[in-house]
Amino acid sequence: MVPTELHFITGNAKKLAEVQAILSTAGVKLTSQSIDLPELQGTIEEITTDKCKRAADVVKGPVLVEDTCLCFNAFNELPGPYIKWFLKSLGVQQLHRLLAGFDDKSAQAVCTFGYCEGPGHDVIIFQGRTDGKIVEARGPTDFGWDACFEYEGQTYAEMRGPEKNKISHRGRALAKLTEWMKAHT
Ligand SMILES: O=P(O)(O)OP(=O)(O)OP(=O)(O)OC[C@H]1O[C@@H](n2cnc3c(O)ncnc32)[C@H](O)[C@@H]1O
Ligand SMILES: [Mg+2]
Repeated sequence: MVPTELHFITGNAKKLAEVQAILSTAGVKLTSQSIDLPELQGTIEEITTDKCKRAADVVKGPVLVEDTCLCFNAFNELPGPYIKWFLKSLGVQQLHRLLAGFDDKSAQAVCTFGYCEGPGHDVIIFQGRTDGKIVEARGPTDFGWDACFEYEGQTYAEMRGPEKNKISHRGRALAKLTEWMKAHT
């Protein structure tokens, strides 16, 4: 059954704020809960599916989770789902140096939502991707790797108001999620 209200499980306040902003324009009601769920290693889809099942087991009801990846094309998609730990160790100011020995600075921001009706149910995946490149940090550094991901001349961090959400990996994934909700009501 397709939900009329979504319960988003995340430990990341900035992520939550973007999801709230995007879904409010789509007229979707959102509740949230901050739980830092353990994350499996594996493909993007496997990680999101496993995370979503864990969330459904903890909450014992319908849940929405999300996993964000930053994939360097020169690294054949890594760091991907492990970007959080690279960012934690290097900081956003140093991240571009990982690609110092490579001509190809292109990257993809990938956002994968998982929805599960409850324990024992299948997980449905909604994914959005945005192509960009890795640059020296520009703009505010208060959200993840926003300052070093450039899209059409601007880093995500330099974008104002709703600009990022219109073209972002997260915005694109949520467009698919809301389409699915509309198509099934
Ligand atoms: O509880 P969850 O939802 O898992 O929140 P998290 O912070 O652990 O997030 P992820 O596991 O998806 O790890 C993604 C990493 O990328 C960062 N991140 C997520 N979305 C981002 C965005 O839109 N722009 C820049 N950095 C982002 C985030 O801060 C993490 O360091
Ligand atoms: Mg996480």
